[in-house]
Amino acid sequence: MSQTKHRPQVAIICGSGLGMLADTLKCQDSFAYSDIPGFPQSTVQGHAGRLVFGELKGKTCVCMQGRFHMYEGHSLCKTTFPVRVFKLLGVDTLIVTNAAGSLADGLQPGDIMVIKDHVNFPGMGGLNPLTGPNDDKFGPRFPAMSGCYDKGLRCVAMEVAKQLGVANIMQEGVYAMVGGPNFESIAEARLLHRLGVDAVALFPLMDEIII
Ligand SMILES: O=P(O)(O)O[C@@H]1C[C@H](O)[C@@H](CO)O1
Ligand code: HPA
Repeated sequence: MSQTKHRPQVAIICGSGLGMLADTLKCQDSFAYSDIPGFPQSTVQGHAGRLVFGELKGKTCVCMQGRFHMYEGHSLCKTTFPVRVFKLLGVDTLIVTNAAGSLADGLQPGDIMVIKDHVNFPGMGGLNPLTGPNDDKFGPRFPAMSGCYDKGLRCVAMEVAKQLGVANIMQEGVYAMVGGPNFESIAEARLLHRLGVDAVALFPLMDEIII
């Protein structure tokens, strides 16, 4: 942290095709993941692999231009390592974005879903970034997931969507994570839909479990 004066309050993880958000930060300090000790390398198209510090609408932020997925061969310890770093830097708000597949009738390509809850299939099978000795710096041994997606921030997101005139393409929903890298079969998509899942993606949501 000697190479940037920024001390972020907000961390934003930019998923596939969303990395351009980081380019809008003012007074940027940008670092390649390859130059950051402990950071894996992004191998997925659309994931630039840069950590960008700067100001966004008056807030000091740090943006990940690209993330790490277990399907790339990274351990969950590695994929969630940046979130632990953000926590130690004093970040108190994490915004996670990623591409996903829609299972809900009203959720069309290009729409935005604000996650209100998740189904962590890999986690239910024991694949969890919190496995192993608990480090109390990051939270309790048995963290509740009931408050994982802050209601206040969700309300802000929906309100801003109204102000920007894009409320018609935004809705809340339940998200499921699967392992990938293959997409779901038709039968799997039908099963997830029957279970009340609105969108599905390949693994990204382990970050919320950490912070
Ligand atoms: O993290 P991103 O936005 O890439 O998440 C999903 C999962 C895969 O990486 C990709 C598949 O299209 O999008
Ligand atoms: N399924 C799973 N993950 C995805 C999809 C999908 O259809 N689209 C983007 N990520």
